[in-house]
Amino acid sequence: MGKFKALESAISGLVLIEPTIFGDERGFFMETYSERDFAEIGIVERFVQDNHSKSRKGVLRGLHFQRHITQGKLVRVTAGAVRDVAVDLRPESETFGKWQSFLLSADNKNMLYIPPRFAHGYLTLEEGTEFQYKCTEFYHPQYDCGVLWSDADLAVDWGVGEDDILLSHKDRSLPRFAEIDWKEVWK
Ligand SMILES: Cc1cn([C@H]2C[C@H](O)[C@@H](COP(=O)(O)OP(=O)(O)O[C@H]3O[C@H](C)C(=O)[C@H](O)[C@H]3O)O2)c(=O)[nH]c1=O
Repeated sequence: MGKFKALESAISGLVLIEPTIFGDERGFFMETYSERDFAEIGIVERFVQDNHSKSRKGVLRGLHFQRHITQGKLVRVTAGAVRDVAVDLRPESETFGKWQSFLLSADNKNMLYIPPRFAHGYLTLEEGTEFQYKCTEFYHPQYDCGVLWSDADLAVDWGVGEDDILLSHKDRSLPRFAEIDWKEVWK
């Protein structure tokens, strides 16, 4: 039995992962990735790049994806908390256009594996939230894409309104779901 437990999600391929936490009077220890133990829960992808971002409370980063050279992501929170959102953008999927949100925090230490051809974003719930993740493909700025966080067709429930969030200029100008050719972007 490996040190990671895969929890159910409503969208195939999207895996919420509960790591084993070893606590003692000093604090805690956890393995955050293991090629062997991840294979046991069906995640065999190779990760080639690690990212780390820190945000103020109320920052919304997303909904992003990399077209053409698609990225899978293994995400977790190491300070604070986020509402993490993944959107299935696989045209052949029965959950195409469907989203699911997860509370990821430094307290619950849960991780989420988001397969390629998903959009990903998160809303920070605490000041100084730190977000770390592994990617299955390198960043290619020319393929950096996204879909508007507030798109009416996706209807993601972020739990906040536009006045309560801090978005980058780039994220404010992302296209709507209906404006994107979802077969073309993955070619
Ligand atoms: C993503 C990325 C960005 N950068 C540079 C490009 C910009 O100069 C700067 C900030 O980039 P950006 O504003 O796109 O960062 P986020 O808004 O956090 O983007 C991420 O947010 C959501 C939640 C994601 O899932 C993606 O990984 C990613 O799109 O870092 C790099 O050098 N390498 C990278 O892999």
